[in-house]
Amino acid sequence: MECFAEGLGLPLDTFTVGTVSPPGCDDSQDVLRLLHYHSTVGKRFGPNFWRAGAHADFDVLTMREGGLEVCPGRKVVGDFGMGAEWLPVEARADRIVCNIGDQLMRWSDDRLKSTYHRVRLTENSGPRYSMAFFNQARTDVVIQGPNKKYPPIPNSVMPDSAARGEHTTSLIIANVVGFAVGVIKSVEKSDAKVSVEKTDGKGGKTTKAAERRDGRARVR
Ligand SMILES: O=C(O)CCC(=O)C(=O)O
Ligand SMILES: [Fe+2]
Repeated sequence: MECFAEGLGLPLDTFTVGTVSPPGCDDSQDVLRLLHYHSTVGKRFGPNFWRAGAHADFDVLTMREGGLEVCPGRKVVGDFGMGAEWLPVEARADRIVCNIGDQLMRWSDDRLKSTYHRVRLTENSGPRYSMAFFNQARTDVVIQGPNKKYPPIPNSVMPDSAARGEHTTSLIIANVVGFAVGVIKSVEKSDAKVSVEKTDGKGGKTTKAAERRDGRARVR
Protein backbone atom coordinates (compact mmCIF):
# COMPACT_ATOMS: atom_id res chain seq x y z
CA MET A 1 0.00 0.00 0.00
CA GLU A 2 2.94 2.32 0.69
CA CYS A 3 4.25 1.77 -2.85
CA PHE A 4 0.92 2.91 -4.28
CA ALA A 5 0.99 6.02 -2.07
CA GLU A 6 4.58 6.83 -3.02
CA GLY A 7 3.81 6.43 -6.73
CA LEU A 8 0.90 8.82 -6.43
CA GLY A 9 2.88 11.41 -4.44
CA LEU A 10 0.70 10.93 -1.35
CA PRO A 11 1.92 10.59 2.23
CA LEU A 12 3.28 7.05 2.56
CA ASP A 13 0.74 6.05 5.20
CA THR A 14 -2.31 7.25 3.23
CA PHE A 15 -3.61 3.79 2.46
CA THR A 16 -2.26 1.96 5.47
CA VAL A 17 -3.81 4.44 7.91
CA GLY A 18 -6.83 4.63 5.62
CA THR A 19 -7.51 0.91 5.58
CA VAL A 20 -5.91 -0.70 8.65
CA SER A 21 -7.59 -0.08 12.00
CA PRO A 22 -5.24 0.49 14.93
CA PRO A 23 -5.53 -1.93 17.88
CA GLY A 24 -8.73 -1.36 19.84
CA CYS A 25 -10.43 0.54 17.03
CA ASP A 26 -13.33 -1.30 15.49
CA ASP A 27 -13.85 0.59 12.22
CA SER A 28 -12.39 -1.89 9.75
CA GLN A 29 -14.46 -2.80 6.72
CA ASP A 30 -12.11 -5.48 5.44
CA VAL A 31 -13.73 -8.73 4.35
CA LEU A 32 -12.27 -12.18 3.93
CA ARG A 33 -14.58 -14.13 1.65
CA LEU A 34 -14.40 -17.91 1.35
CA LEU A 35 -16.08 -18.95 -1.86
CA HIS A 36 -17.34 -22.35 -2.86
CA TYR A 37 -18.57 -22.78 -6.43
CA HIS A 38 -20.38 -26.05 -6.95
CA SER A 39 -19.26 -28.77 -9.32
CA THR A 40 -20.65 -28.50 -12.85
CA VAL A 41 -20.27 -32.20 -13.61
CA GLY A 42 -23.38 -33.53 -15.33
CA LYS A 43 -24.98 -30.09 -15.62
CA ARG A 44 -25.64 -28.12 -18.78
CA PHE A 45 -25.35 -24.36 -19.03
CA GLY A 46 -25.90 -21.85 -21.83
CA PRO A 47 -23.10 -19.70 -23.27
CA ASN A 48 -23.61 -16.71 -20.97
CA PHE A 49 -23.25 -18.36 -17.58
CA TRP A 50 -20.32 -17.38 -15.40
CA ARG A 51 -19.13 -18.38 -11.99
CA ALA A 52 -18.45 -14.70 -11.47
CA GLY A 53 -19.45 -12.33 -14.28
CA ALA A 54 -17.17 -9.45 -15.35
CA HIS A 55 -16.88 -6.82 -12.64
CA ALA A 56 -14.46 -4.64 -10.71
CA ASP A 57 -14.33 -4.91 -6.93
CA PHE A 58 -15.65 -2.10 -4.76
CA ASP A 59 -12.68 -2.06 -2.40
CA VAL A 60 -9.14 -0.66 -2.39
CA LEU A 61 -7.22 -3.84 -3.14
CA THR A 62 -8.24 -7.51 -3.39
CA MET A 63 -5.79 -10.29 -2.77
CA ARG A 64 -6.55 -13.80 -3.88
CA GLU A 65 -4.82 -16.85 -5.18
CA GLY A 66 -5.70 -16.65 -8.88
CA GLY A 67 -7.64 -18.97 -11.14
CA LEU A 68 -9.56 -16.17 -12.80
CA GLU A 69 -9.38 -13.95 -15.89
CA VAL A 70 -8.45 -10.28 -15.91
CA CYS A 71 -9.01 -7.53 -18.43
CA PRO A 72 -6.27 -5.04 -17.55
CA GLY A 73 -6.32 -1.37 -18.34
CA ARG A 74 -10.05 -0.97 -18.89
CA LYS A 75 -11.83 2.01 -17.46
CA VAL A 76 -14.70 1.19 -15.15
CA VAL A 77 -17.33 2.95 -17.21
CA GLY A 78 -17.40 2.20 -20.91
CA ASP A 79 -17.84 -0.85 -23.01
CA PHE A 80 -17.58 -3.04 -19.96
CA GLY A 81 -14.91 -5.23 -21.43
CA MET A 82 -17.26 -7.05 -23.75
CA GLY A 83 -15.17 -8.43 -26.60
CA ALA A 84 -11.98 -7.08 -25.04
CA GLU A 85 -8.89 -9.14 -24.41
CA TRP A 86 -9.08 -11.29 -21.29
CA LEU A 87 -5.98 -12.86 -19.83
CA PRO A 88 -6.04 -16.00 -17.69
CA VAL A 89 -4.31 -15.79 -14.31
CA GLU A 90 -3.55 -19.29 -13.16
CA ALA A 91 -3.94 -20.29 -9.55
CA ARG A 92 -0.52 -21.00 -8.05
CA ALA A 93 0.26 -21.91 -4.49
CA ASP A 94 3.27 -19.55 -4.47
CA ARG A 95 1.50 -16.45 -5.79
CA ILE A 96 -1.11 -13.97 -4.62
CA VAL A 97 -2.95 -11.93 -7.24
CA CYS A 98 -3.70 -8.31 -6.33
CA ASN A 99 -6.60 -6.56 -8.04
CA ILE A 100 -7.03 -2.80 -7.72
CA GLY A 101 -10.58 -1.91 -6.64
CA ASP A 102 -12.86 1.07 -7.29
CA GLN A 103 -11.95 2.82 -4.03
CA LEU A 104 -8.28 2.97 -4.98
CA MET A 105 -9.20 4.13 -8.46
CA ARG A 106 -11.16 7.01 -6.96
CA TRP A 107 -8.45 7.73 -4.36
CA SER A 108 -5.86 7.97 -7.15
CA ASP A 109 -7.95 10.33 -9.33
CA ASP A 110 -8.38 7.42 -11.79
CA ARG A 111 -4.62 6.98 -12.30
CA LEU A 112 -4.81 3.44 -10.95
CA LYS A 113 -7.57 1.59 -12.78
CA SER A 114 -9.69 -0.97 -11.03
CA THR A 115 -9.25 -4.39 -12.58
CA TYR A 116 -12.07 -6.09 -14.41
CA HIS A 117 -12.08 -9.76 -13.68
CA ARG A 118 -14.34 -12.73 -14.07
CA VAL A 119 -14.41 -16.45 -13.34
CA ARG A 120 -15.31 -18.84 -16.13
CA LEU A 121 -17.91 -21.51 -15.70
CA THR A 122 -16.23 -24.59 -17.13
CA GLU A 123 -18.58 -27.44 -17.91
CA ASN A 124 -17.80 -30.81 -16.34
CA SER A 125 -15.39 -29.37 -13.82
CA GLY A 126 -15.21 -30.08 -10.12
CA PRO A 127 -16.00 -27.55 -7.40
CA ARG A 128 -13.95 -24.38 -7.17
CA TYR A 129 -12.75 -22.94 -3.90
CA SER A 130 -11.46 -19.42 -3.71
CA MET A 131 -10.34 -17.14 -0.90
CA ALA A 132 -10.40 -13.38 -1.46
CA PHE A 133 -9.35 -10.69 0.98
CA PHE A 134 -11.04 -7.34 0.29
CA ASN A 135 -9.04 -4.46 1.73
CA GLN A 136 -11.42 -1.51 2.17
CA ALA A 137 -11.33 2.05 3.44
CA ARG A 138 -12.09 2.42 7.16
CA THR A 139 -15.52 3.80 7.95
CA ASP A 140 -14.43 7.35 8.85
CA VAL A 141 -11.80 7.84 6.18
CA VAL A 142 -12.35 10.51 3.55
CA ILE A 143 -11.49 9.32 0.07
CA GLN A 144 -10.12 12.00 -2.23
CA GLY A 145 -7.26 11.93 -4.73
CA PRO A 146 -4.24 14.27 -4.64
CA ASN A 147 -5.55 16.30 -7.60
CA LYS A 148 -9.10 16.47 -6.21
CA LYS A 149 -10.56 15.23 -9.49
CA TYR A 150 -13.70 14.18 -7.63
CA PRO A 151 -15.42 15.55 -4.54
CA PRO A 152 -14.42 13.77 -1.34
CA ILE A 153 -16.34 10.68 -0.33
CA PRO A 154 -16.84 10.61 3.37
CA ASN A 155 -17.73 7.24 4.77
CA SER A 156 -19.78 7.30 7.95
CA VAL A 157 -19.06 11.02 8.57
CA MET A 158 -21.63 12.19 6.04
CA PRO A 159 -23.33 9.05 4.83
CA ASP A 160 -25.90 10.89 2.71
CA SER A 161 -23.46 13.15 0.89
CA ALA A 162 -24.07 13.82 -2.79
CA ALA A 163 -20.55 12.66 -3.69
CA ARG A 164 -21.10 9.33 -2.04
CA GLY A 165 -24.41 8.94 -3.87
CA GLU A 166 -22.83 9.90 -7.18
CA HIS A 167 -19.97 7.44 -6.68
CA THR A 168 -22.32 4.62 -5.75
CA THR A 169 -24.57 5.41 -8.72
CA SER A 170 -21.61 5.40 -11.11
CA LEU A 171 -20.55 1.99 -9.76
CA ILE A 172 -24.04 0.60 -10.16
CA ILE A 173 -24.14 1.92 -13.72
CA ALA A 174 -20.74 0.39 -14.48
CA ASN A 175 -21.48 -2.96 -12.90
CA VAL A 176 -25.14 -3.49 -13.68
CA VAL A 177 -26.37 -1.17 -16.42
CA GLY A 178 -22.97 -1.19 -18.17
CA PHE A 179 -23.03 -4.96 -18.14
CA ALA A 180 -26.54 -5.10 -19.57
CA VAL A 181 -25.62 -2.64 -22.33
CA GLY A 182 -22.51 -4.70 -23.06
CA VAL A 183 -24.57 -7.87 -23.36
CA ILE A 184 -27.08 -6.19 -25.68
CA LYS A 185 -24.28 -4.77 -27.85
CA SER A 186 -22.59 -8.13 -28.07
CA VAL A 187 -25.86 -9.88 -28.99
CA GLU A 188 -26.54 -7.19 -31.61
CA LYS A 189 -23.08 -7.67 -33.11
CA SER A 190 -23.37 -11.44 -33.22
CA ASP A 191 -26.93 -11.26 -34.63
CA ALA A 192 -25.75 -8.89 -37.36
CA LYS A 193 -23.25 -11.50 -38.48
CA VAL A 194 -25.55 -14.46 -38.09
CA SER A 195 -28.30 -12.88 -40.17
CA VAL A 196 -26.01 -12.63 -43.21
CA GLU A 197 -27.37 -15.19 -45.66
CA LYS A 198 -25.64 -16.28 -48.80
CA THR A 199 -27.48 -16.56 -52.10
CA ASP A 200 -26.99 -19.11 -54.87
CA GLY A 201 -26.81 -16.38 -57.52
CA LYS A 202 -30.32 -17.19 -58.76
CA GLY A 203 -32.11 -15.27 -56.11
CA GLY A 204 -32.44 -18.24 -53.77
CA LYS A 205 -30.96 -18.49 -50.30
CA THR A 206 -28.71 -21.47 -49.80
CA THR A 207 -26.69 -21.00 -46.67
CA LYS A 208 -28.02 -20.00 -43.34
CA ALA A 209 -24.77 -20.53 -41.53
CA ALA A 210 -22.58 -17.65 -40.60
CA GLU A 211 -19.32 -17.34 -38.84
CA ARG A 212 -19.72 -15.88 -35.36
CA ARG A 213 -17.21 -13.52 -33.84
CA ASP A 214 -15.93 -16.29 -31.61
CA GLY A 215 -15.11 -18.40 -34.67
CA ARG A 216 -17.82 -21.01 -34.16
CA ALA A 217 -20.22 -21.62 -37.01
CA ARG A 218 -23.88 -21.40 -36.12
CA VAL A 219 -26.48 -23.00 -38.38
CA ARG A 220 -30.11 -21.97 -38.18
O1 LIG B 1 -13.88 -16.64 -7.21
C1 LIG B 1 -13.06 -15.75 -7.31
O2 LIG B 1 -11.86 -15.95 -7.15
C2 LIG B 1 -13.50 -14.35 -7.68
C3 LIG B 1 -14.60 -13.81 -6.84
C4 LIG B 1 -14.74 -12.34 -7.02
O3 LIG B 1 -14.29 -11.79 -7.98
C5 LIG B 1 -15.40 -11.55 -5.99
O4 LIG B 1 -15.94 -12.13 -5.03
O5 LIG B 1 -15.40 -10.31 -6.09
FE1 LIG C 1 -14.30 -9.67 -7.70
